[in-house]
Amino acid sequence: MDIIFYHPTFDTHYWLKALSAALPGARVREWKRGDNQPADYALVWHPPVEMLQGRELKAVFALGAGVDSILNKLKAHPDMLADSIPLFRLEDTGMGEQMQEYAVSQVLHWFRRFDDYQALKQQARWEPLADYQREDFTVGILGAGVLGSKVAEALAPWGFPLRCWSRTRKAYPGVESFAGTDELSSFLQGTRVLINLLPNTGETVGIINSTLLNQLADNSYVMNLARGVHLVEADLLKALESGKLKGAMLDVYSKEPLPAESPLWAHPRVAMTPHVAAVTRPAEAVSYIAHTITQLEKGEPVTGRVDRQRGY
Ligand SMILES: NC(=O)C1=CN([C@@H]2O[C@H](COP(=O)(O)OP(=O)(O)OC[C@H]3O[C@@H](n4cnc5c(N)ncnc54)[C@H](OP(=O)(O)O)[C@@H]3O)[C@@H](O)[C@H]2O)C=CC1
Ligand SMILES: O=CC(=O)O
Repeated sequence: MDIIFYHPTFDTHYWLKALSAALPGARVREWKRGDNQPADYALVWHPPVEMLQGRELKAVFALGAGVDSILNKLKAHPDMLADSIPLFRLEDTGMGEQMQEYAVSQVLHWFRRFDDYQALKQQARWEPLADYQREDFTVGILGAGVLGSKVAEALAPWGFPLRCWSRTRKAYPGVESFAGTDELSSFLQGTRVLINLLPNTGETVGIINSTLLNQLADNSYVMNLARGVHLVEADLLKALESGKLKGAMLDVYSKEPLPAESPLWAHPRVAMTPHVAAVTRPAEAVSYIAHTITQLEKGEPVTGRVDRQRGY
């Protein structure tokens, strides 16, 4: 079996070694421009079109959870990957735990008013503030898939009212499920902390805009952990200025790296990280991909296949 690997920034040497160890007998090589030799599987992130074009592959694995960059490239180059070739993505592989850490720590940060105390510290003001109550701190998670469900699971023991919004109805313990466009408004009403973990699809681009933000509870908070294109940054700034929103924690941006001139950098109520909410953990990812390839070779059922029509 031949496997080709391409990632613009990962430690390729590590991956080739780990994949070879996990799949004894497989020939694993780094794909470089001009390599037209046959391959059975391709492992990729932001692949050049010519890496995949015209190949008869058994499957392609995205080296992350989101497949928007591959699907967007496919829109521009429909012949890059035949419809019959399955595309897989990483399901969790350690990203769930990272999202849990990120979301729980930030919800608690807002709940305990550390943002307010930080602002008071800047003014050298000693001023105990009223506690927030859990019942006024409903957390709503947009997207209730692999990562959204993990975040809900980690927040549950903290006692905040929890709700999620997805395409199809969920039955997660202690989480009120809202499904489909018809139930989006009910989901938003009363939501105090909005956490976004949707995939980037035609239906979700720009979803966090003024119309959505205005339906949240007053003094609410937004955490965008999914993709920058979900959030209309100008609308976020407007909602912060109007007082509708109290704060935002952003990991992803409409343009990455975020340009120096973006007003987000200097905004006192916007906290930021540079797209690191959950990174691909190589050991877990290798083990997941090797397991899936082994199952595919045996003709056994696998998970993680992307529905290209649905876009995630
Ligand atoms: N910032 C970072 O570091 C990282 C960001 N990400 C982002 O997180 C995203 C989510 O990952 P993951 O949880 O694994 O993805 P999943 O595919 O497992 O979950 C997606 C969820 O979104 C829901 N959804 C999709 N489209 C709609 C829609 N139109 N209306 C309502 N709900 C919808 C799905 O509903 P249903 O369940 O009904 O299908 C599902 O619950 C990734 O696509 C990626 O962009 C991922 C990793 C790291
Ligand atoms: O943003 C990262 C991903 O894995 O998707």
